[in-house]
Amino acid sequence: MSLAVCTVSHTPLMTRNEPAPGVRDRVEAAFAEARAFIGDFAPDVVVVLAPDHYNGFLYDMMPPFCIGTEARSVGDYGYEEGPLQVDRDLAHTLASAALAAGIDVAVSERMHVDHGFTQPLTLLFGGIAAVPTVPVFINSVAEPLGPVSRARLLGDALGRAAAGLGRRVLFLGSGGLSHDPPVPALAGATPEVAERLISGRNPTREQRAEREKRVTAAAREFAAGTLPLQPLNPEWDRALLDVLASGRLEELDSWSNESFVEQAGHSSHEVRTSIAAYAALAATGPYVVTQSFYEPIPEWIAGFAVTTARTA
Ligand SMILES: O=C(O)CCC(=O)/C=C/C=C(\O)C(=O)O
Ligand SMILES: [Fe+2]
Repeated sequence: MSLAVCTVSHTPLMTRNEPAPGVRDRVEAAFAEARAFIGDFAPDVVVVLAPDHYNGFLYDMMPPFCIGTEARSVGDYGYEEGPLQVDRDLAHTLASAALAAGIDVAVSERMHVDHGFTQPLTLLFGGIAAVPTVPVFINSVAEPLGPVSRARLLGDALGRAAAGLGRRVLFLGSGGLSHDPPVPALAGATPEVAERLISGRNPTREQRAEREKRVTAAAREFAAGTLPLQPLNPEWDRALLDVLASGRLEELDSWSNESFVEQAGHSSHEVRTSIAAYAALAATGPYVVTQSFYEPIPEWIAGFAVTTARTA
């Protein structure tokens, strides 16, 4: 077994808002089970597939995909700031393989990443630089987005390349299922917000704190039913998890971008990271899902899943 998969939802609200009694314990148990799976698999390197939330990737240059040959966390939502332990050679190898397969990935020699990368690295490995990684950015937030099939094909290309390395590679997908947290959009933005989305890198500590406070407050109101964000959609989430477990990933190609937004909210596009992770594993043959935890958690604005899978 040279490849394995772990996918986890992320939510910056996990450290800010308390969910209903029992939820946090169940989520922590799910992470403990995933850590045990990863411990057994003992990866040599972890390919982290994650989106960004206008911290590292802005509209001054917004690629659909980017592989970091070096990467640094911006330190949002209280997660560690500083360098990840990037396997440069493997990052170059995977970027070349994706390009050779016809997937137009960008490459960054100085990628900036946010909680999308740092939260799963922290919860699963204990720190942002605890394991050798290849960070792969999958745009899931900044419209326009390509079709979902492109994320599947990216995963397929990365999986084929990784399988030939003679190393144990974990594909770690980071991103929620149905959810529509208050992430700003360029369409209809005020000039001030538009400027921030185009080139608002490195906000001041006060600006970042203000933003994080706003998102935290919105989640509390959403959970209390006083803020009409798009509802979570457990039915959609379970259907998606079923497709991932079935191995019939091509079925997702017919899910239009509009249907994601209508049924599961704008940020449901973050499941592109899970689709890519599963496609990487599928590239080496049939697989089995060994863990599939799911709960809708309104206090975190998250259809929240933790899954693991290995070669059958
Ligand atoms: O610029 C902002 O205000 C961004 C808000 C933000 O970062 C929200 C993030 C939410 C998630 O990552 C999520 O629920 O997936
Ligand atoms: Fe997110």
